[in-house]
Amino acid sequence: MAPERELIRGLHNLRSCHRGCVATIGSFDGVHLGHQAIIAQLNRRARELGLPSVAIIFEPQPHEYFSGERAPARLMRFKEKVLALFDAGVDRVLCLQFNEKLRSLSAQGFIQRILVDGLNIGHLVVGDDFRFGCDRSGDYHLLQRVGQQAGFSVEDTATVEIRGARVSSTRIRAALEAADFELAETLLGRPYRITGRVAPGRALGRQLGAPTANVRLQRYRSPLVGVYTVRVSATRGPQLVDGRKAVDGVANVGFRPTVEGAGAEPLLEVNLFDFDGDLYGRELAVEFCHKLRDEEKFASLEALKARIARDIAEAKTWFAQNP
Ligand SMILES: Cc1cc2nc3c(=O)[nH]c(=O)nc-3n(C[C@H](O)[C@H](O)[C@H](O)COP(=O)(O)O)c2cc1C
Ligand SMILES: Nc1ncnc2c1ncn2[C@@H]1O[C@H](COP(=O)(O)OP(=O)(O)O)[C@@H](O)[C@H]1O
Repeated sequence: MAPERELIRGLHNLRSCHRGCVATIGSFDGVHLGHQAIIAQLNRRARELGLPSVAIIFEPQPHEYFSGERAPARLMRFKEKVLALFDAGVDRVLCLQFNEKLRSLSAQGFIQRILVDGLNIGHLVVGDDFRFGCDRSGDYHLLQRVGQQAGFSVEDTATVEIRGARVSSTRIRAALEAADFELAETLLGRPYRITGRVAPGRALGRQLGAPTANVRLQRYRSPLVGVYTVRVSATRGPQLVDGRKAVDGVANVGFRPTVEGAGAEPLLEVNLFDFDGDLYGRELAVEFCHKLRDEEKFASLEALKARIARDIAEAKTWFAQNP
């Protein structure tokens, strides 16, 4: 019997029942086809050994810890990532806070504290370029050497290549920034989407002729900024429109410079076509199809309103041509 899916936040929440497992470690931003190959291998081993599978991830992602504001955009927020890892079949996610204490842990210390004392792993699966520990000093060979003494085995996974290049979060980010949603989907193994709960805004949308369901992107920087055609569905609960899996719409992702000052939080706002219901509190999945334009600062609300009307018309034309 597979154990219940479980998110464990921090080493201090590990219990004796978590000891004994097959693990992998990484950032897993995007849970793309390369990550999915690692997880498939992880789950094969977990079944063979009769142990649960665990993905060890970090928050913030190490990249973000080191680069701060200059860190690259995230493909997924924390919660989206955890759900995608569960979807890919891992039994447990152990999320470690990436801070100075973790950063300064030596590679040996990392293995001892987390893999041995914390999880007592039986087997570890890592990507082909995996590095860890202070100054990235730990690698596959060190893991193998220490594993032999500590009683766990280690294997690495082959690089997944598509269209002549390695699948990577960086490549997907670049595809999204270039609005190449077809390439992003090919590398992710599913369409690129943002999911989240609809929150109240300033109720300006209706005045602008387009009510918008708002999903907060929190502190995360999105790889998308601009106006897009989208397909929207509910991730749980009843369908948005009876008998239809998804509803067409138009979305703005960004900072709304016309109505907000500097430092506004990034927001995803969606106007659903031929829809007139209440979406507050619902969990939406917004799948991006096509970019219409960049976000602009308009001289007046009237100008913004006129432009949004044109966006909606252009989006409808796009959907008519791309059913
Ligand atoms: C299709 C669409 C395009 C938009 N484009 C822009 C834009 O280029 N510049 C901008 O400042 N805001 C843009 N917005 C955001 C509006 O400013 C925002 O929807 C409005 O402030 C409503 O906010 P509210 O949800 O808080 O009521 C756009 C919104 C939509 C739906
Ligand atoms: N066609 C539609 N597209 C998006 N939201 C809609 C639509 N029709 C009604 N709504 C509702 O209106 C809300 C958005 O209205 P809006 O005036 O933009 O207010 P707010 O600023 O609170 O988002 C949505 O959260 C949703 O509940």
